[in-house]
Amino acid sequence: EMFTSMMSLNRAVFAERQLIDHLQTYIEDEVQRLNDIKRFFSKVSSLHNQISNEPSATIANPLAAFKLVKRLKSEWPNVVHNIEAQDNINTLREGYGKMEGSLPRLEDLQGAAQGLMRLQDVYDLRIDRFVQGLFQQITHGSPVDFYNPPVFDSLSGDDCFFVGKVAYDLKDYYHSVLWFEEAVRLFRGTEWSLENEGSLEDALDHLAFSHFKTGNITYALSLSQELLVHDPMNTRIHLNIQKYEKLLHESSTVATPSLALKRPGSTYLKTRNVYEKLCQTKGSQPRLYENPRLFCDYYTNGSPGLVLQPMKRELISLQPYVVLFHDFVTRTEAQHIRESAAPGLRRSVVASGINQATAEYRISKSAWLKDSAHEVVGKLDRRITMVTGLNVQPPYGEYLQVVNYGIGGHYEPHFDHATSDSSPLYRLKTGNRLATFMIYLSSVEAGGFTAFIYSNFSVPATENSALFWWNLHKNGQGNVDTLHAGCPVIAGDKWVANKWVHEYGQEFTRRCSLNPRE
Ligand SMILES: O=C(O)CCC(=O)C(=O)O
Ligand SMILES: [Fe+2]
Repeated sequence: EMFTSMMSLNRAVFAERQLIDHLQTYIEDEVQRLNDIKRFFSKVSSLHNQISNEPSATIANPLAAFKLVKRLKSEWPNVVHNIEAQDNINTLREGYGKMEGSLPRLEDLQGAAQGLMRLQDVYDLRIDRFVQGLFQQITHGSPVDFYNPPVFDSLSGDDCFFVGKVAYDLKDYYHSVLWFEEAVRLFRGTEWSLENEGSLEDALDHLAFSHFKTGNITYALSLSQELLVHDPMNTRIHLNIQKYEKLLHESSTVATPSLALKRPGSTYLKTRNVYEKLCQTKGSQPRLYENPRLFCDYYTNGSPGLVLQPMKRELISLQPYVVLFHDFVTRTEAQHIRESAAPGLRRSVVASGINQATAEYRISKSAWLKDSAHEVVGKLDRRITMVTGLNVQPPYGEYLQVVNYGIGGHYEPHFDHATSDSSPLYRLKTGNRLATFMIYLSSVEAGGFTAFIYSNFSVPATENSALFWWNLHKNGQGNVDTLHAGCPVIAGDKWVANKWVHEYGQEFTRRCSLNPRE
């Protein structure tokens, strides 16, 4: 899987470079072949210029006569039945075939398309601007740049058609209408090219059907009529037109339903609005300035190891208790962790019943790092213990989980702790996940904040810092205020590392309580 992590996408760049080399060889061979054909053409046509003046005189020469017969019986067939073209294309196809393993699969393309739609939704981007390469939102009625990419790019009609098709195949007609509309608009102004998947007719056809599915029959009808101009013999379109006319005729007597397009529902519908707002705030936390009980300090936690160089602590929230430790790791340490994790990155999973499974709501790749992976891993364990006082040795702490996000990669609102007794998180037999210590191993160009939904704040991914919070109350109950999410990454390579600390093994450092309110 390629789209789920930036690491894998980087490899795709190298794969395409190799393909370019193959195509270049092909073009050179084909140019050579065509040049040869052109040479034969010039030879024969210039001969005929001479012959046409004096045909019988020319043929009277036995050499010329022989050559005419030979050309027709031997040279022409050799040219006409030449298989070099086939050989050349076969070589190109073989080269491509050998690389298939390192090329994206259909799931990658679909996943990448869904990533774009996720950015469109969560950041409320204007689709017409988005396909032009502008990341704009409408704020107070006027467009505002949400992000300015340093390297500009935009989408073609066929790119939009593909995204629309992914939505369409998922029966998500809200997005398919929007993307096919862009595709139609862009296809109208351009010639079809060889590499395209769709055409103007395809886009009109799919757009008409998407409109029909969302209840906009009038529009479906007029698009189908336009389509008929391009493809007058298409019986399916004739039938559709009849159907739409019939439906319109019938519905003129009943009330027309509301035609406002609605986004397809998600499992997190209840928190979606807050989540998206928090992702859009660019990580601002107004409460920080409003609440005098929030502060920054140099923190030693009474650890001798921190006396000479205390940790820079920023208290972000009291309820739940969330702190950010600035410069928790060095740049080099973060790099070592990323590099150690890279070869083992696999699609991230989530708890699903008693098992783990991949899910749309968590798009990233991750790897578990043991102490033995790199000396820095153990060093970080000891540093986490110094700053939190917690025992993080397995099985009281899980191995370090390193996560890398890809196109629109995200982790929708979730709890880190188990919320059901059958959760796979209990397999360590050391209780629930008491605390999360999450290190930002990279900065992110745009997007990718960590949002706390019920507490109403979001934290930008601050390179080398670490976010810490308690998932459980002192009485062992899960703290619902810790519901949090990783916002979709708009641009950049987001890496985080999670250290999850369990309940057992902390008996002397985190006081338990029987008080149901504690
Ligand atoms: O990436 C983030 O900001 C949050 C990640 C997270 O919550 C997790 O991995 O459990
Ligand atoms: Fe989490």
